[in-house]
Amino acid sequence: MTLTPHVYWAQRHEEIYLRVELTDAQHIDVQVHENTFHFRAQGRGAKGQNEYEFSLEFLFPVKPEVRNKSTQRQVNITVRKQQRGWWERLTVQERKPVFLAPDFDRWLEESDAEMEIKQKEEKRNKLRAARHEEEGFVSLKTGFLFIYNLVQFLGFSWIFVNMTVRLFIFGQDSLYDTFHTISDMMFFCQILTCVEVLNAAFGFVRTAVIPTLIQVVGRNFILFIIFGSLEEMHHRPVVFFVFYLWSAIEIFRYPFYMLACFNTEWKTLTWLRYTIWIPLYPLGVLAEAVAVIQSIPIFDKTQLFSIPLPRAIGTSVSFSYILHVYLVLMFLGLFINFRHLYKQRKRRFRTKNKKAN
Ligand SMILES: CCCCCCCCCCCCC[C@@H](O)CC(=O)SCCNC(=O)CCNC(=O)[C@H](O)C(C)(C)COP(=O)(O)OP(=O)(O)OC[C@H]1O[C@@H](n2cnc3c(N)ncnc32)[C@H](O)[C@@H]1OP(=O)(O)O
Repeated sequence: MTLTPHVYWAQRHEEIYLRVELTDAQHIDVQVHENTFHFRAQGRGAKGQNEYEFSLEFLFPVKPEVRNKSTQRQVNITVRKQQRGWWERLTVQERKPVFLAPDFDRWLEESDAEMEIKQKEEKRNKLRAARHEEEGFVSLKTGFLFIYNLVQFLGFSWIFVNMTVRLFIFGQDSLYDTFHTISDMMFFCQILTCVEVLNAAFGFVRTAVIPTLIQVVGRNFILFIIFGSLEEMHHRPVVFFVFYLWSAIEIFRYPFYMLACFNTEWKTLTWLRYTIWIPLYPLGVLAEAVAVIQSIPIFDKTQLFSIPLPRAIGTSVSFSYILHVYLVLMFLGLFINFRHLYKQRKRRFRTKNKKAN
């Protein structure tokens, strides 16, 4: 004899939910055609372990595709209505079958169901608006970063090309007037690099703040304090070496970032960005250290930036003492940034290798 399970139902404007009270249901067979629905399965119901089945003649036609999900305690079935709307009852027959009852866990009156739809719609709209806002922010950020990188690339390329051409034309003589020909552009580009510290601090780019700060403060110290404030330094060849080494890395770094803005890369450029700092960074720090050492006697002589002490002591502390401390800091900075760049290089090539495998 076939038995009928307890069935609970509820509806929304687009769906019918049926909950069949069968434990450990197996061999579930659900058939739907127009408005007829048939269910058969084996499981433990009110009459123990058995085969259970039931049929329903829905009030209106439903879609043939049916979703059913069986849990340890019940089988949940979702049937989609052919036409959206609220049914006054589930079946064609006005008298409801005895095995059928409302599912009060999911039961909603029509007005509540409409409210639910409205709430879902509002939630969807809010999510859509948030996504639009986020997309707008991302494209604004990408545009900003791209323009920033482009400006820096153009600036440093101008510096690098100009110095190279002058070196070829004027030979050694070009080493002595680098400051006069290049410094304006270098001031512009280096002031602009402060943006990189803000980018890192506000999480605009995935990079650490300290290495960026060391880089920006380190270079600007050399540019503005050592070269900018001492006319005696302007004609020294060391300016050429410092500027050339700085710009040599940037003509690869900024185009690399420009491509990164669009999640693109050019393998050779990536390799250059993450490799040529290995010789350039120590050479750059060495050139900067030479500049600092050359400036010490000038600061001692001119007493520029010397710190006056109280009258009782009667003298002042020369800026050159600070420069001695700075020389130590430079090598500490070199160590921190070298380690940072080494990690970035390893991370970059490890992720790439993983992607390739
Ligand atoms: C606290 C104050 C202390 C003061 C101490 C003073 C001590 C001074 C010592 C100073 C020594 C400095 C010497 C130096 O001046 C000498 C030279 O420069 S010589 C020339 C050679 N130099 C170099 O090679 C260094 C070049 N500079 C850099 O590489 C960076 O400035 C550095 C911060 C060092 C490292 O860069 P970063 O951490 O950003 O690494 P990544 O390039 O791998 O970037 C990480 C991810 O962020 C994305 N990103 C970064 N910036 C941008 C951008 N502008 N636009 C778009 N995207 C960007 C990048 O794509 C990476 O993304 P992903 O992770 O997805 O790959």
